[in-house]
Amino acid sequence: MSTEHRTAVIGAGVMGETLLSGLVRAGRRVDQLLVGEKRAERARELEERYGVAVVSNVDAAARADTLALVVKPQDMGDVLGEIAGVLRPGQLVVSLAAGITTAFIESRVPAGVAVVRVMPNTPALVDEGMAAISPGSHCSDEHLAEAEALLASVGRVIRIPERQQDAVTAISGSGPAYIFFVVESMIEAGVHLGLPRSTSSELVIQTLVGSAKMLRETGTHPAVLREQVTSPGGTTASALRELEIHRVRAAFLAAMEAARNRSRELAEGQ
Ligand SMILES: NC(=O)C1=CN([C@@H]2O[C@H](COP(=O)(O)OP(=O)(O)OC[C@H]3O[C@@H](n4cnc5c(N)ncnc54)[C@H](OP(=O)(O)O)[C@@H]3O)[C@@H](O)[C@H]2O)C=CC1
Ligand SMILES: O=C(O)[C@@H]1CCC=N1
Repeated sequence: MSTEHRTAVIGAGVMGETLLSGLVRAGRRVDQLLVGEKRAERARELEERYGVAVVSNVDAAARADTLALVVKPQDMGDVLGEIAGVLRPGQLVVSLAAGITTAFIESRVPAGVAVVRVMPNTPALVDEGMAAISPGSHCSDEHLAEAEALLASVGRVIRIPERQQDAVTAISGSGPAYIFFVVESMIEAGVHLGLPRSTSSELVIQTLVGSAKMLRETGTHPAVLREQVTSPGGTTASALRELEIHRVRAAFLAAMEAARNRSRELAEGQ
């Protein structure tokens, strides 16, 4: 990518700021970054925090080579309507919104604008993001590689067919929330069992990090790793029996189906 390549982030909420901060950490020149943000107070905050120029969406779209759209799916139609007039062939639009299809974006932008759909996640804030990217119908290999590089600055990236995006949203997009929910529940359980909250937090967080590292570094199936912890007639077997009685496995399946279905609904509402 040339050093004179401008990237704009439109919609600097939780995910937009996560991406922006990652680009700054990865060494992108701040004079090559633009942010589209409508609230003056938020604009000042971002300018102070990152030293980036916060401009109107139209300005950002006109000046950038790559545009990351990180507004809510429900706002995507309005934002595309606002910027379509200044977009030009050769630009790259990367959408990070759940449910919004590349076909929808392509129908709202001039012909020749390349579109990539991405499902990122918030661990990008600590450069451990997981992003899945899918090209639109007029996207060159160079444009896809450019989108990949954008997301690779904050974690891992895989390429997937767009039809898998709703499922991916349910697994890795929303996934951190399920993990935090489990962590929160285990910490509370520790407190219930009489541990100080700080002790319980430290135990649970290190257990999570250690278990994640084992999964990655050993490549062993999680069921095998779980069996290794489960001594015959021991404590883990007693706990796991309760999780099965409370249908936790079925609850996870139902939860992720609900997330996948919601992603499809967001697509239908576009
Ligand atoms: N949070 C997450 O974990 C993930 C989110 N995503 C996707 O990222 C997108 C944003 O989600 P999230 O960051 O959680 O939501 P937020 O509500 O935190 O961020 C959305 C941002 O867009 C701004 N915005 C709204 N309308 C406009 C506009 N017309 N021009 C410029 N900015 C605008 C909002 O500003 P204001 O508050 O002033 O309205 C807000 O700052 C969604 O599409 C979501 O599907 C994808 C994967 C993970
Ligand atoms: O909850 C949401 O809709 C967004 C998409 C994936 C994670 N957060």
